Amino acid sequence: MQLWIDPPQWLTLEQGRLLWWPEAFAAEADSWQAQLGAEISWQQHQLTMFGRELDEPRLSCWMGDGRYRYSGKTREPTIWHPLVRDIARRIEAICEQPFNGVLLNLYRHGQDSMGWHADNEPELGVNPVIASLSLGVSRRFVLRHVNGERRQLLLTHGSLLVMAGEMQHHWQHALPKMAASEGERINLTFRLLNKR
Ligand SMILES: O=C(O)CCC(=O)C(=O)O
Ligand SMILES: [Fe+2]
Repeated sequence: MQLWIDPPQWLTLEQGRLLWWPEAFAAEADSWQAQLGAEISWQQHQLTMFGRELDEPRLSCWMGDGRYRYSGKTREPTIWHPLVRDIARRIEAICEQPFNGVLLNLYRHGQDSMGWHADNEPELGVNPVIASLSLGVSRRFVLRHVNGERRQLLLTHGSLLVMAGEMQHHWQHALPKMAASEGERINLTFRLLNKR
């Protein structure tokens, strides 16, 4: 029996703010993972690298009120899944701000990954709040400041990580491959896009 639930904590970073809450959705995580794994229409998208089209090393689904442009591609939204909408409401209450879109990622195994990037698309506004829910196997999340400073977190089942403040201007983040990692991880990153 778990007697102590870790509270949310703000991690102080050079030019950025991170809210880290490992136990945020510990109670719901198993059922959310099972339902989203089965019911989301996971898609294989392509990325352009050196002029060639390659499969992204993960499956994904963009869901929300409008289309999303990133990495030079435009993604049309799928309609809100009722569970994802409920999760969005819960996370909005924690973050005290609305979200109108979510990128869902499915990392099928340790060879799936996401490369270095900042979530700095213009429609996210100047200092976006991006809330990231992790379900499934734990994966390493790495951060690097433009000055070379590095941080890392192990994103565990049911955890919530919120990036805020000036983070996206000064830091990049990535989800590296983990050779020893087996099993699936689902990640939901909630975003607020400006309407055009
Ligand atoms: O899977 C993760 O934790 C990172 C996802 C991410 O950075 C993104 O969707 O922009
Ligand atoms: Fe990101």
